[in-house]
Amino acid sequence: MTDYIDVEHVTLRFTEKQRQLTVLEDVSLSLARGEFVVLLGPSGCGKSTILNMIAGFTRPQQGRILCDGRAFSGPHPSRGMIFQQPNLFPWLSVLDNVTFGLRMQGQSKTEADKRALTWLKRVGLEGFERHAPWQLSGGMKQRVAMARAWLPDPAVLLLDEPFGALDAQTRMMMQELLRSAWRQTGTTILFVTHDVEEALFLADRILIMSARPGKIVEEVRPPFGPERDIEALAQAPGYSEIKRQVLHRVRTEARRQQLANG
Ligand SMILES: Nc1ncnc2c1ncn2[C@@H]1O[C@H](COP(=O)(O)OP(=O)(O)OP(=O)(O)O)[C@@H](O)[C@H]1O
Repeated sequence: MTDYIDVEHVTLRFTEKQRQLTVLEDVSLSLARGEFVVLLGPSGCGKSTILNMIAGFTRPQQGRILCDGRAFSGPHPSRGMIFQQPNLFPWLSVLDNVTFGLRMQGQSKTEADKRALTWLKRVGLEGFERHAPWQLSGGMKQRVAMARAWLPDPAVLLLDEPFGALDAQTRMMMQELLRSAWRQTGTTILFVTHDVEEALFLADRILIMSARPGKIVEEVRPPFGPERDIEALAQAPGYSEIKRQVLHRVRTEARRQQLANG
């Protein structure tokens, strides 16, 4: 597999109230084309900042980020993002929310609608295209956000705790849906979470981050193969051990982060 995203020796500081906060220090990571990578780490270690840099919203002071071997200077539809909040336009229907980006890029309504209907079916929202966002549950809204993000056929999708606000059952359904959509499309994914079980179910590769200033301190490859069943996974050979190992590392870094926060 060739690398699609390369983050090379990146250091990023924010200045707040005349104080400098080093959020990331000499961070390097790469995403191979078509890979599903999960970034796991304590709150405040800089996970969202990494996504924001790859999306093109924030620039590092040192180091560089390459997409398909080239530097870039801002956001681009080939790098899509899904946030914890679905952020739908309340005055637009489900269908018009999903097609909004494509229409802004100049695609015809007929073509955009056709592609959106395929995606709405794929995320289990067939028949809901004329609904308004307020008529949907939290999980359904996040399905709309997923269809919207995938519609322009991005090469990479960046997901920032997209299921963090959902109840446990809905969350599991969304995890299954995401993995199945990823397997159908082959999109490169970088997914941020605090949740070890979520990381183990979703990832080809887990990158564990240290307390701030964030660095990648460990890489884990869950050895569960491409076909995963969320219920069977907990009984899979090696699952308990790998979960214990990852949990221990994440909790150690979370304690360090708490100490650093004072
Ligand atoms: N625009 C900004 N200006 C100043 N400080 C910022 C800015 N964005 C983020 N930070 C700080 O950078 C640090 C890392 O933030 P970030 O959101 O990347 O962490 P995170 O690991 O995603 O946390 P969480 O898991 O809680 O979402 C935090 O201390 C945050 O307060």
